[in-house]
Amino acid sequence: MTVTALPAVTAERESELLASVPTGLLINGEWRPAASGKTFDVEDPATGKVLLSIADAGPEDGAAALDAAAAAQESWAKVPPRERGEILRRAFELVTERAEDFALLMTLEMGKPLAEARGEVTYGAEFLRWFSEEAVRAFGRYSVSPDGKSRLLVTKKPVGPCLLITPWNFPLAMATRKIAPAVAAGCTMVLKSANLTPLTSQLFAAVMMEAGLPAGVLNVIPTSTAGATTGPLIKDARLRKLSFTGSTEVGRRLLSDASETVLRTSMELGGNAPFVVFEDADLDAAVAGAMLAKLRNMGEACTAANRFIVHESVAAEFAEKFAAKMAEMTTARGTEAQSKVGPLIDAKSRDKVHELVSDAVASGARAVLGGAPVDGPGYFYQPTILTGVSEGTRILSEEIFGPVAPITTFGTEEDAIRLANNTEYGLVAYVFTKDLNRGLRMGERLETGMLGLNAGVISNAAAPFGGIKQSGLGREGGLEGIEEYLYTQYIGIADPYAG
Ligand SMILES: NC(=O)c1ccc[n+]([C@@H]2O[C@H](COP(=O)([O-])OP(=O)(O)OC[C@H]3O[C@@H](n4cnc5c(N)ncnc54)[C@H](O)[C@@H]3O)[C@@H](O)[C@H]2O)c1
Ligand SMILES: O=CCCC(=O)O
Repeated sequence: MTVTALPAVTAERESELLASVPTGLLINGEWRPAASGKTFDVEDPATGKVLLSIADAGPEDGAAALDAAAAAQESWAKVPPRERGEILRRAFELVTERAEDFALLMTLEMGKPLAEARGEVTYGAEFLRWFSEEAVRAFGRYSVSPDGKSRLLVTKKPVGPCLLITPWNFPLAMATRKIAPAVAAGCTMVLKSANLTPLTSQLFAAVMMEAGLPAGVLNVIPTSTAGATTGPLIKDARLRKLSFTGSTEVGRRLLSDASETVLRTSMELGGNAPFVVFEDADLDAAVAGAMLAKLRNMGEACTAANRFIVHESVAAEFAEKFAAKMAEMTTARGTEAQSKVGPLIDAKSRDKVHELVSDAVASGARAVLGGAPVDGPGYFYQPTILTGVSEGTRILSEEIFGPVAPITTFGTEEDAIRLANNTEYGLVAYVFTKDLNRGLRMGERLETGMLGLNAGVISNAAAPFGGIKQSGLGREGGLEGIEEYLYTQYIGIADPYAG
Protein backbone atom coordinates (compact mmCIF):
# COMPACT_ATOMS: atom_id res chain seq x y z
CA MET A 1 0.00 0.00 0.00
CA THR A 2 1.61 3.30 -1.01
CA VAL A 3 0.49 6.27 1.09
CA THR A 4 1.93 9.60 -0.04
CA ALA A 5 3.42 11.70 2.76
CA LEU A 6 1.19 14.75 3.21
CA PRO A 7 1.50 18.03 5.12
CA ALA A 8 -0.23 17.89 8.50
CA VAL A 9 -3.70 19.49 8.60
CA THR A 10 -4.22 22.55 10.80
CA ALA A 11 -6.93 22.81 13.47
CA GLU A 12 -8.22 25.92 11.68
CA ARG A 13 -8.65 23.99 8.42
CA GLU A 14 -10.56 21.27 10.27
CA SER A 15 -12.86 23.81 11.93
CA GLU A 16 -13.57 25.61 8.66
CA LEU A 17 -14.48 22.34 6.96
CA LEU A 18 -16.74 21.15 9.79
CA ALA A 19 -18.54 24.51 9.75
CA SER A 20 -19.48 23.87 6.09
CA VAL A 21 -21.27 20.58 6.83
CA PRO A 22 -25.11 20.79 7.03
CA THR A 23 -26.19 19.52 10.45
CA GLY A 24 -29.90 19.06 9.76
CA LEU A 25 -32.03 16.43 8.06
CA LEU A 26 -32.58 16.88 4.31
CA ILE A 27 -36.32 16.45 3.70
CA ASN A 28 -38.10 17.69 0.57
CA GLY A 29 -35.18 19.89 -0.41
CA GLU A 30 -34.86 21.65 2.94
CA TRP A 31 -32.40 21.18 5.80
CA ARG A 32 -34.35 20.98 9.04
CA PRO A 33 -33.88 19.92 12.69
CA ALA A 34 -35.27 16.62 13.88
CA ALA A 35 -38.94 16.83 14.92
CA SER A 36 -37.82 15.92 18.44
CA GLY A 37 -35.14 18.60 18.42
CA LYS A 38 -32.65 15.87 19.37
CA THR A 39 -29.08 15.72 18.08
CA PHE A 40 -26.28 13.15 18.32
CA ASP A 41 -22.53 13.58 18.47
CA VAL A 42 -20.06 12.47 15.80
CA GLU A 43 -16.69 11.49 17.28
CA ASP A 44 -13.11 11.64 16.00
CA PRO A 45 -11.89 8.01 16.42
CA ALA A 46 -8.29 9.22 16.66
CA THR A 47 -8.92 11.31 19.77
CA GLY A 48 -12.36 10.37 21.12
CA LYS A 49 -13.35 14.05 20.89
CA VAL A 50 -16.67 15.30 19.45
CA LEU A 51 -16.34 16.69 15.92
CA LEU A 52 -19.92 17.89 15.41
CA SER A 53 -23.48 17.34 16.66
CA ILE A 54 -26.13 16.71 14.00
CA ALA A 55 -29.91 16.27 13.91
CA ASP A 56 -31.05 12.88 15.20
CA ALA A 57 -33.95 11.69 13.00
CA GLY A 58 -36.81 9.78 14.60
CA PRO A 59 -39.79 7.86 13.16
CA GLU A 60 -41.67 11.12 12.48
CA ASP A 61 -38.78 12.41 10.38
CA GLY A 62 -38.47 9.09 8.56
CA ALA A 63 -42.14 9.26 7.65
CA ALA A 64 -41.76 12.85 6.39
CA ALA A 65 -38.78 11.77 4.28
CA LEU A 66 -40.74 8.92 2.66
CA ASP A 67 -43.70 11.28 2.12
CA ALA A 68 -41.35 13.61 0.21
CA ALA A 69 -39.81 10.78 -1.84
CA ALA A 70 -43.22 9.29 -2.72
CA ALA A 71 -44.58 12.72 -3.70
CA ALA A 72 -41.62 13.40 -5.99
CA GLN A 73 -41.47 9.95 -7.63
CA GLU A 74 -43.88 10.45 -10.56
CA SER A 75 -42.42 13.78 -11.71
CA TRP A 76 -38.84 12.59 -11.22
CA ALA A 77 -39.41 9.46 -13.32
CA LYS A 78 -40.60 11.74 -16.17
CA VAL A 79 -37.35 13.71 -16.23
CA PRO A 80 -35.48 12.66 -19.40
CA PRO A 81 -32.66 10.16 -18.79
CA ARG A 82 -30.08 12.51 -20.29
CA GLU A 83 -31.09 15.25 -17.82
CA ARG A 84 -30.74 12.81 -14.94
CA GLY A 85 -27.35 11.83 -16.30
CA GLU A 86 -26.25 15.46 -16.54
CA ILE A 87 -27.12 16.02 -12.86
CA LEU A 88 -24.88 13.06 -11.99
CA ARG A 89 -22.11 14.42 -14.21
CA ARG A 90 -22.30 17.81 -12.48
CA ALA A 91 -22.19 16.03 -9.12
CA PHE A 92 -19.07 14.15 -10.28
CA GLU A 93 -17.40 17.44 -11.19
CA LEU A 94 -18.42 19.14 -7.94
CA VAL A 95 -17.17 16.24 -5.80
CA THR A 96 -13.92 16.24 -7.76
CA GLU A 97 -13.53 19.99 -7.24
CA ARG A 98 -14.07 19.49 -3.48
CA ALA A 99 -12.00 16.30 -3.27
CA GLU A 100 -9.78 17.68 -0.50
CA ASP A 101 -12.83 18.62 1.61
CA PHE A 102 -14.41 15.19 1.19
CA ALA A 103 -11.10 13.45 1.91
CA LEU A 104 -10.43 15.41 5.09
CA LEU A 105 -14.00 14.98 6.31
CA MET A 106 -13.77 11.19 5.90
CA THR A 107 -10.42 11.15 7.69
CA LEU A 108 -11.87 13.15 10.58
CA GLU A 109 -15.01 11.05 11.08
CA MET A 110 -13.77 7.60 10.06
CA GLY A 111 -10.03 7.75 10.81
CA LYS A 112 -8.50 6.54 7.53
CA PRO A 113 -5.23 8.23 6.47
CA LEU A 114 -5.76 11.28 4.25
CA ALA A 115 -4.11 9.60 1.26
CA GLU A 116 -6.53 6.66 1.59
CA ALA A 117 -9.43 9.07 1.89
CA ARG A 118 -8.34 10.79 -1.32
CA GLY A 119 -8.42 7.38 -2.98
CA GLU A 120 -11.96 6.85 -1.77
CA VAL A 121 -13.06 10.22 -3.17
CA THR A 122 -11.78 9.14 -6.59
CA TYR A 123 -13.48 5.74 -6.22
CA GLY A 124 -16.76 7.16 -4.91
CA ALA A 125 -16.93 9.95 -7.50
CA GLU A 126 -16.42 7.42 -10.29
CA PHE A 127 -19.85 5.89 -9.55
CA LEU A 128 -21.34 9.32 -10.32
CA ARG A 129 -19.52 9.52 -13.67
CA TRP A 130 -20.23 5.86 -14.53
CA PHE A 131 -23.98 6.14 -13.90
CA SER A 132 -24.19 9.54 -15.59
CA GLU A 133 -23.37 7.50 -18.73
CA GLU A 134 -25.54 4.49 -17.83
CA ALA A 135 -28.61 6.74 -17.32
CA VAL A 136 -29.35 6.74 -21.07
CA ARG A 137 -28.84 2.98 -21.56
CA ALA A 138 -31.81 1.39 -19.77
CA PHE A 139 -32.75 -0.34 -23.02
CA GLY A 140 -35.83 -2.51 -23.60
CA ARG A 141 -36.66 -4.48 -26.77
CA TYR A 142 -39.42 -5.02 -29.37
CA SER A 143 -39.77 -8.38 -31.08
CA VAL A 144 -42.06 -10.63 -33.10
CA SER A 145 -43.39 -13.56 -31.07
CA PRO A 146 -42.04 -16.95 -32.18
CA ASP A 147 -45.40 -17.86 -33.74
CA GLY A 148 -45.56 -14.47 -35.49
CA LYS A 149 -49.02 -13.83 -34.12
CA SER A 150 -48.16 -11.05 -31.65
CA ARG A 151 -45.54 -8.48 -30.75
CA LEU A 152 -43.52 -8.48 -27.55
CA LEU A 153 -42.59 -5.08 -26.13
CA VAL A 154 -40.22 -5.14 -23.11
CA THR A 155 -39.34 -1.95 -21.26
CA LYS A 156 -37.45 -0.95 -18.10
CA LYS A 157 -39.10 1.26 -15.51
CA PRO A 158 -37.85 2.82 -12.23
CA VAL A 159 -38.72 0.61 -9.27
CA GLY A 160 -39.93 3.63 -7.23
CA PRO A 161 -39.04 5.18 -3.83
CA CYS A 162 -36.00 3.50 -2.26
CA LEU A 163 -34.56 3.26 1.26
CA LEU A 164 -30.76 3.28 1.14
CA ILE A 165 -28.85 2.23 4.28
CA THR A 166 -25.07 2.63 4.27
CA PRO A 167 -22.18 1.50 6.52
CA TRP A 168 -19.56 3.66 8.24
CA ASN A 169 -16.39 2.37 6.58
CA PHE A 170 -16.50 3.98 3.10
CA PRO A 171 -18.65 7.03 3.87
CA LEU A 172 -18.64 8.47 0.34
CA ALA A 173 -18.33 5.43 -1.94
CA MET A 174 -21.07 3.40 -0.24
CA ALA A 175 -23.44 6.36 -0.66
CA THR A 176 -22.62 7.17 -4.29
CA ARG A 177 -22.70 3.43 -5.19
CA LYS A 178 -26.43 3.50 -4.34
CA ILE A 179 -27.51 7.09 -5.00
CA ALA A 180 -25.98 7.29 -8.50
CA PRO A 181 -27.82 4.29 -10.03
CA ALA A 182 -31.05 5.25 -8.24
CA VAL A 183 -30.85 8.75 -9.76
CA ALA A 184 -29.93 7.31 -13.18
CA ALA A 185 -32.91 4.92 -13.05
CA GLY A 186 -35.39 7.67 -12.08
CA CYS A 187 -35.99 6.64 -8.46
CA THR A 188 -36.44 8.87 -5.43
CA MET A 189 -34.82 7.88 -2.18
CA VAL A 190 -34.37 8.14 1.57
CA LEU A 191 -30.75 7.72 2.72
CA LYS A 192 -30.07 6.51 6.26
CA SER A 193 -26.34 7.06 6.67
CA ALA A 194 -24.26 5.37 9.37
CA ASN A 195 -24.49 7.16 12.72
CA LEU A 196 -20.72 6.69 13.18
CA THR A 197 -19.84 8.54 9.95
CA PRO A 198 -22.78 10.66 8.77
CA LEU A 199 -20.90 13.88 7.92
CA THR A 200 -19.65 12.86 4.49
CA SER A 201 -23.20 12.02 3.36
CA GLN A 202 -24.38 15.38 4.68
CA LEU A 203 -21.84 17.22 2.53
CA PHE A 204 -22.53 14.95 -0.44
CA ALA A 205 -26.28 15.59 -0.23
CA ALA A 206 -25.58 19.33 -0.35
CA VAL A 207 -23.50 18.74 -3.49
CA MET A 208 -26.31 16.73 -5.09
CA MET A 209 -28.72 19.63 -4.48
CA GLU A 210 -26.15 22.05 -5.95
CA ALA A 211 -25.89 19.76 -9.00
CA GLY A 212 -29.61 20.34 -9.63
CA LEU A 213 -31.38 17.40 -8.00
CA PRO A 214 -35.03 18.45 -7.51
CA ALA A 215 -36.48 18.69 -3.99
CA GLY A 216 -37.74 15.40 -2.61
CA VAL A 217 -35.61 13.14 -4.83
CA LEU A 218 -32.90 12.65 -2.18
CA ASN A 219 -33.85 12.81 1.49
CA VAL A 220 -31.24 12.21 4.22
CA ILE A 221 -32.08 11.11 7.77
CA PRO A 222 -29.02 10.53 9.98
CA THR A 223 -30.11 8.90 13.20
CA SER A 224 -28.86 7.20 16.35
CA THR A 225 -31.99 5.00 16.34
CA ALA A 226 -31.66 3.15 13.03
CA GLY A 227 -34.17 0.39 13.68
CA ALA A 228 -36.90 2.57 15.16
CA THR A 229 -36.56 5.20 12.45
CA THR A 230 -36.38 2.96 9.37
CA GLY A 231 -38.48 0.01 10.56
CA PRO A 232 -41.83 1.72 9.76
CA LEU A 233 -40.53 2.71 6.30
CA ILE A 234 -39.74 -0.90 5.42
CA LYS A 235 -43.35 -1.84 6.25
CA ASP A 236 -44.79 1.10 4.23
CA ALA A 237 -46.34 -0.05 0.91
CA ARG A 238 -45.09 3.12 -0.81
CA LEU A 239 -41.50 1.95 -0.39
CA ARG A 240 -40.45 -0.19 -3.38
CA LYS A 241 -36.80 -0.99 -2.71
CA LEU A 242 -34.38 -1.49 0.18
CA SER A 243 -30.67 -1.31 -0.64
CA PHE A 244 -28.54 -2.18 2.40
CA THR A 245 -24.80 -2.33 2.89
CA GLY A 246 -23.57 -3.56 6.23
CA SER A 247 -23.10 -6.64 8.35
CA THR A 248 -24.66 -9.97 7.50
CA GLU A 249 -26.26 -9.99 10.96
CA VAL A 250 -28.23 -6.79 10.31
CA GLY A 251 -28.86 -7.80 6.71
CA ARG A 252 -30.62 -10.95 7.88
CA ARG A 253 -32.93 -8.92 10.13
CA LEU A 254 -33.77 -6.49 7.36
CA LEU A 255 -34.45 -9.29 4.89
CA SER A 256 -36.89 -10.73 7.39
CA ASP A 257 -38.61 -7.35 7.86
CA ALA A 258 -38.70 -6.81 4.06
CA SER A 259 -40.39 -10.16 3.54
CA GLU A 260 -43.66 -8.80 4.98
CA THR A 261 -44.25 -6.63 1.90
CA VAL A 262 -42.11 -8.74 -0.45
CA LEU A 263 -39.92 -5.67 -0.78
CA ARG A 264 -37.20 -5.75 -3.43
CA THR A 265 -33.82 -5.79 -1.71
CA SER A 266 -30.15 -5.46 -2.52
CA MET A 267 -27.81 -6.75 0.18
CA GLU A 268 -24.07 -5.97 0.29
CA LEU A 269 -22.97 -7.83 3.41
CA GLY A 270 -19.99 -9.20 5.28
CA GLY A 271 -16.92 -10.95 3.95
CA ASN A 272 -14.17 -13.39 4.99
CA ALA A 273 -11.82 -13.19 2.02
CA PRO A 274 -9.18 -15.90 1.53
CA PHE A 275 -5.82 -14.76 0.15
CA VAL A 276 -4.23 -17.85 -1.46
CA VAL A 277 -0.51 -17.91 -2.33
CA PHE A 278 0.70 -20.87 -4.40
CA GLU A 279 4.23 -22.21 -4.43
CA ASP A 280 4.89 -20.76 -7.91
CA ALA A 281 3.71 -17.22 -7.04
CA ASP A 282 5.95 -14.17 -7.40
CA LEU A 283 6.34 -13.66 -3.64
CA ASP A 284 7.20 -9.97 -3.85
CA ALA A 285 4.06 -9.39 -5.92
CA ALA A 286 2.07 -11.52 -3.48
CA VAL A 287 3.33 -9.47 -0.52
CA ALA A 288 2.53 -6.21 -2.32
CA GLY A 289 -0.94 -7.58 -3.03
CA ALA A 290 -1.29 -8.71 0.58
CA MET A 291 -0.47 -5.22 1.85
CA LEU A 292 -3.25 -3.77 -0.33
CA ALA A 293 -5.81 -6.49 0.40
CA LYS A 294 -5.13 -6.32 4.15
CA LEU A 295 -4.41 -2.68 4.93
CA ARG A 296 -6.75 -0.83 2.56
CA ASN A 297 -9.02 1.12 4.95
CA MET A 298 -6.95 -0.30 7.85
CA GLY A 299 -8.54 -3.65 7.13
CA GLU A 300 -12.01 -2.18 7.81
CA ALA A 301 -13.30 -3.29 4.42
CA CYS A 302 -15.69 -6.06 3.41
CA THR A 303 -13.12 -6.91 0.74
CA ALA A 304 -10.23 -7.16 3.23
CA ALA A 305 -8.13 -10.31 3.06
CA ASN A 306 -9.20 -12.07 6.25
CA ARG A 307 -7.27 -15.39 5.91
CA PHE A 308 -3.84 -15.88 4.31
CA ILE A 309 -3.68 -19.43 2.97
CA VAL A 310 -0.07 -20.00 1.85
CA HIS A 311 1.61 -23.04 0.35
CA GLU A 312 3.73 -24.73 3.03
CA SER A 313 6.90 -24.52 0.91
CA VAL A 314 6.85 -20.67 0.77
CA ALA A 315 4.97 -19.79 3.98
CA ALA A 316 8.03 -18.86 6.03
CA GLU A 317 9.50 -16.61 3.32
CA PHE A 318 6.09 -15.02 2.65
CA ALA A 319 5.53 -14.31 6.38
CA GLU A 320 9.01 -12.79 6.73
CA LYS A 321 8.59 -10.48 3.72
CA PHE A 322 5.01 -9.57 4.73
CA ALA A 323 6.08 -8.75 8.32
CA ALA A 324 8.91 -6.56 7.07
CA LYS A 325 6.50 -4.48 4.98
CA MET A 326 3.84 -4.31 7.71
CA ALA A 327 6.48 -3.17 10.21
CA GLU A 328 7.00 -0.03 8.08
CA MET A 329 3.37 1.01 8.64
CA THR A 330 3.12 3.96 11.05
CA THR A 331 -0.02 4.22 13.16
CA ALA A 332 -1.08 7.86 13.60
CA ARG A 333 -4.12 10.13 13.24
CA GLY A 334 -5.03 10.15 9.57
CA THR A 335 -4.29 13.88 9.27
CA GLU A 336 -0.63 13.32 10.21
CA ALA A 337 1.74 13.24 7.24
CA GLN A 338 3.38 10.00 8.39
CA SER A 339 0.11 8.13 9.01
CA LYS A 340 -0.18 4.81 7.20
CA VAL A 341 -2.69 3.17 9.60
CA GLY A 342 -5.32 5.26 11.37
CA PRO A 343 -7.51 4.31 14.34
CA LEU A 344 -10.28 1.72 14.22
CA ILE A 345 -13.77 3.18 14.27
CA ASP A 346 -14.50 2.76 17.98
CA ALA A 347 -13.45 0.99 21.18
CA LYS A 348 -15.85 -1.89 20.53
CA SER A 349 -14.23 -2.63 17.15
CA ARG A 350 -10.70 -2.36 18.56
CA ASP A 351 -11.56 -4.67 21.45
CA LYS A 352 -13.17 -7.20 19.09
CA VAL A 353 -10.00 -7.29 16.99
CA HIS A 354 -7.88 -7.85 20.10
CA GLU A 355 -10.25 -10.57 21.31
CA LEU A 356 -9.76 -12.48 18.04
CA VAL A 357 -5.96 -12.05 18.18
CA SER A 358 -5.79 -13.16 21.82
CA ASP A 359 -7.96 -16.20 21.08
CA ALA A 360 -5.72 -17.17 18.15
CA VAL A 361 -2.55 -16.86 20.27
CA ALA A 362 -4.18 -18.86 23.05
CA SER A 363 -4.91 -21.53 20.43
CA GLY A 364 -1.25 -21.78 19.46
CA ALA A 365 -0.71 -19.04 16.88
CA ARG A 366 2.37 -16.78 17.09
CA ALA A 367 2.29 -12.98 16.73
CA VAL A 368 5.43 -12.37 14.65
CA LEU A 369 4.43 -8.68 14.49
CA GLY A 370 2.17 -6.54 16.68
CA GLY A 371 -0.58 -8.31 18.57
CA ALA A 372 -1.94 -5.56 20.83
CA PRO A 373 -3.80 -2.23 20.89
CA VAL A 374 -1.67 0.94 20.67
CA ASP A 375 -1.45 2.73 24.02
CA GLY A 376 -2.79 6.28 24.19
CA PRO A 377 -5.88 8.17 22.96
CA GLY A 378 -8.05 6.85 20.17
CA TYR A 379 -8.78 3.32 19.03
CA PHE A 380 -5.52 2.28 17.34
CA TYR A 381 -4.42 -1.34 16.86
CA GLN A 382 -0.90 -2.47 15.92
CA PRO A 383 -0.45 -3.91 12.41
CA THR A 384 -0.28 -7.60 13.27
CA ILE A 385 0.80 -10.84 11.61
CA LEU A 386 -0.04 -14.23 13.13
CA THR A 387 1.61 -17.45 11.94
CA GLY A 388 0.76 -21.05 12.75
CA VAL A 389 -2.98 -20.34 12.86
CA SER A 390 -4.68 -23.72 12.93
CA GLU A 391 -7.91 -24.59 11.09
CA GLY A 392 -10.97 -23.99 13.29
CA THR A 393 -9.54 -20.93 15.07
CA ARG A 394 -12.16 -18.17 15.44
CA ILE A 395 -10.08 -15.61 13.59
CA LEU A 396 -10.35 -17.69 10.41
CA SER A 397 -14.16 -17.73 10.47
CA GLU A 398 -15.03 -14.25 11.78
CA GLU A 399 -14.64 -10.94 9.94
CA ILE A 400 -11.62 -9.26 11.61
CA PHE A 401 -12.14 -5.68 10.36
CA GLY A 402 -8.68 -4.57 11.48
CA PRO A 403 -4.97 -4.60 10.46
CA VAL A 404 -4.45 -8.26 11.43
CA ALA A 405 -3.21 -10.96 9.04
CA PRO A 406 -3.57 -14.60 10.18
CA ILE A 407 -1.50 -17.04 8.09
CA THR A 408 -2.32 -20.71 7.69
CA THR A 409 -0.73 -23.22 5.28
CA PHE A 410 -1.81 -25.82 2.71
CA GLY A 411 -0.18 -28.66 0.78
CA THR A 412 -2.26 -29.39 -2.33
CA GLU A 413 -4.53 -27.33 -4.59
CA GLU A 414 -7.48 -29.33 -3.27
CA ASP A 415 -6.50 -28.33 0.30
CA ALA A 416 -6.36 -24.67 -0.75
CA ILE A 417 -9.82 -24.79 -2.32
CA ARG A 418 -11.33 -26.57 0.66
CA LEU A 419 -9.82 -24.10 3.13
CA ALA A 420 -10.81 -21.07 1.03
CA ASN A 421 -14.42 -22.23 0.63
CA ASN A 422 -14.76 -23.18 4.31
CA THR A 423 -16.89 -20.11 5.21
CA GLU A 424 -20.52 -18.99 5.00
CA TYR A 425 -19.30 -15.87 3.22
CA GLY A 426 -18.55 -15.52 -0.49
CA LEU A 427 -17.70 -11.92 -1.36
CA VAL A 428 -14.16 -11.88 -2.76
CA ALA A 429 -11.07 -14.11 -2.90
CA TYR A 430 -7.49 -13.40 -3.93
CA VAL A 431 -5.17 -15.88 -5.67
CA PHE A 432 -1.50 -15.45 -6.52
CA THR A 433 0.01 -17.89 -9.01
CA LYS A 434 1.90 -17.67 -12.29
CA ASP A 435 -0.05 -20.61 -13.67
CA LEU A 436 -2.93 -19.23 -15.76
CA ASN A 437 -4.76 -22.55 -15.87
CA ARG A 438 -4.55 -22.81 -12.10
CA GLY A 439 -5.86 -19.26 -11.77
CA LEU A 440 -8.82 -20.10 -14.03
CA ARG A 441 -9.46 -23.32 -12.08
CA MET A 442 -9.57 -21.30 -8.86
CA GLY A 443 -12.05 -18.88 -10.44
CA GLU A 444 -14.29 -21.80 -11.34
CA ARG A 445 -14.04 -23.57 -7.99
CA LEU A 446 -13.92 -20.78 -5.38
CA GLU A 447 -17.39 -19.90 -4.03
CA THR A 448 -17.14 -16.15 -4.33
CA GLY A 449 -18.77 -13.25 -6.20
CA MET A 450 -15.45 -11.68 -7.08
CA LEU A 451 -11.85 -12.88 -7.53
CA GLY A 452 -8.58 -10.94 -7.55
CA LEU A 453 -6.10 -12.86 -9.72
CA ASN A 454 -2.59 -11.64 -8.88
CA ALA A 455 -4.29 -8.42 -7.69
CA GLY A 456 -4.87 -7.21 -4.11
CA VAL A 457 -7.56 -4.63 -4.89
CA ILE A 458 -10.15 -5.10 -7.66
CA SER A 459 -12.98 -2.70 -6.70
CA ASN A 460 -14.04 -0.72 -9.77
CA ALA A 461 -17.18 1.30 -10.55
CA ALA A 462 -17.29 -0.35 -14.00
CA ALA A 463 -17.45 -3.87 -12.51
CA PRO A 464 -20.31 -5.71 -10.75
CA PHE A 465 -19.47 -5.66 -7.01
CA GLY A 466 -21.18 -8.20 -4.80
CA GLY A 467 -21.13 -11.61 -3.20
CA ILE A 468 -22.82 -14.99 -2.92
CA LYS A 469 -23.80 -17.15 0.04
CA GLN A 470 -24.15 -14.90 3.13
CA SER A 471 -22.22 -12.01 1.59
CA GLY A 472 -25.30 -10.67 -0.08
CA LEU A 473 -27.78 -10.37 -2.92
CA GLY A 474 -27.45 -8.28 -6.06
CA ARG A 475 -24.62 -6.24 -7.59
CA GLU A 476 -23.50 -2.59 -7.42
CA GLY A 477 -21.61 -0.85 -10.22
CA GLY A 478 -20.95 -2.16 -13.73
CA LEU A 479 -23.70 -2.88 -16.24
CA GLU A 480 -25.63 -4.65 -13.50
CA GLY A 481 -25.84 -1.82 -10.94
CA ILE A 482 -28.70 0.15 -12.53
CA GLU A 483 -30.81 -3.02 -12.84
CA GLU A 484 -31.21 -3.03 -9.06
CA TYR A 485 -33.31 0.17 -9.41
CA LEU A 486 -35.35 -0.89 -12.48
CA TYR A 487 -38.10 -3.38 -13.07
CA THR A 488 -38.98 -5.06 -16.34
CA GLN A 489 -42.42 -4.56 -17.86
CA TYR A 490 -43.70 -6.68 -20.75
CA ILE A 491 -46.46 -5.46 -23.07
CA GLY A 492 -48.07 -8.11 -25.29
CA ILE A 493 -49.46 -6.62 -28.53
CA ALA A 494 -51.97 -8.24 -30.89
CA ASP A 495 -50.79 -9.10 -34.41
CA PRO A 496 -50.77 -5.74 -36.29
CA TYR A 497 -51.79 -7.57 -39.49
CA ALA A 498 -54.81 -9.28 -37.97
CA GLY A 499 -58.31 -7.90 -38.63
N1 LIG B 1 -20.51 -5.98 0.85
C1 LIG B 1 -20.22 -4.70 0.85
O1 LIG B 1 -20.22 -4.02 -0.18
C2 LIG B 1 -19.90 -4.03 2.15
C3 LIG B 1 -19.37 -2.73 2.11
C4 LIG B 1 -19.07 -2.11 3.33
C5 LIG B 1 -19.28 -2.76 4.54
N2 LIG B 1 -19.80 -4.02 4.52
C6 LIG B 1 -20.01 -4.74 5.78
O2 LIG B 1 -20.57 -3.84 6.76
C7 LIG B 1 -20.09 -4.19 8.05
C8 LIG B 1 -19.46 -2.97 8.70
O3 LIG B 1 -20.35 -1.87 8.61
P1 LIG B 1 -21.29 -1.49 9.84
O4 LIG B 1 -20.61 -1.74 11.13
O5 LIG B 1 -21.83 -0.12 9.56
O6 LIG B 1 -22.47 -2.54 9.68
P2 LIG B 1 -23.86 -2.57 10.47
O7 LIG B 1 -24.61 -3.69 9.89
O8 LIG B 1 -23.64 -2.51 11.92
O9 LIG B 1 -24.56 -1.18 10.04
C9 LIG B 1 -24.78 -0.89 8.69
C10 LIG B 1 -25.86 0.19 8.60
O10 LIG B 1 -27.06 -0.36 9.08
C11 LIG B 1 -27.60 0.45 10.11
N3 LIG B 1 -28.37 -0.40 10.99
C12 LIG B 1 -27.94 -1.15 12.03
N4 LIG B 1 -28.96 -1.84 12.59
C13 LIG B 1 -30.08 -1.50 11.87
C14 LIG B 1 -31.46 -1.85 11.94
N5 LIG B 1 -31.93 -2.69 12.85
N6 LIG B 1 -32.33 -1.29 11.04
C15 LIG B 1 -31.87 -0.44 10.11
N7 LIG B 1 -30.58 -0.06 9.98
C16 LIG B 1 -29.70 -0.59 10.86
C17 LIG B 1 -26.39 1.12 10.71
O11 LIG B 1 -26.76 2.30 11.40
C18 LIG B 1 -25.57 1.41 9.46
O12 LIG B 1 -26.08 2.56 8.84
C19 LIG B 1 -19.07 -5.29 7.84
O13 LIG B 1 -19.66 -6.55 8.05
C20 LIG B 1 -18.69 -5.15 6.37
O14 LIG B 1 -18.23 -6.36 5.81
C21 LIG B 1 -20.11 -4.68 3.37
O1 LIG C 1 -16.10 -2.40 2.56
C1 LIG C 1 -16.46 -2.78 1.48
C2 LIG C 1 -16.48 -1.93 0.26
C3 LIG C 1 -15.13 -1.83 -0.29
C4 LIG C 1 -15.11 -1.61 -1.81
O2 LIG C 1 -16.12 -1.20 -2.41
O3 LIG C 1 -14.03 -1.86 -2.36
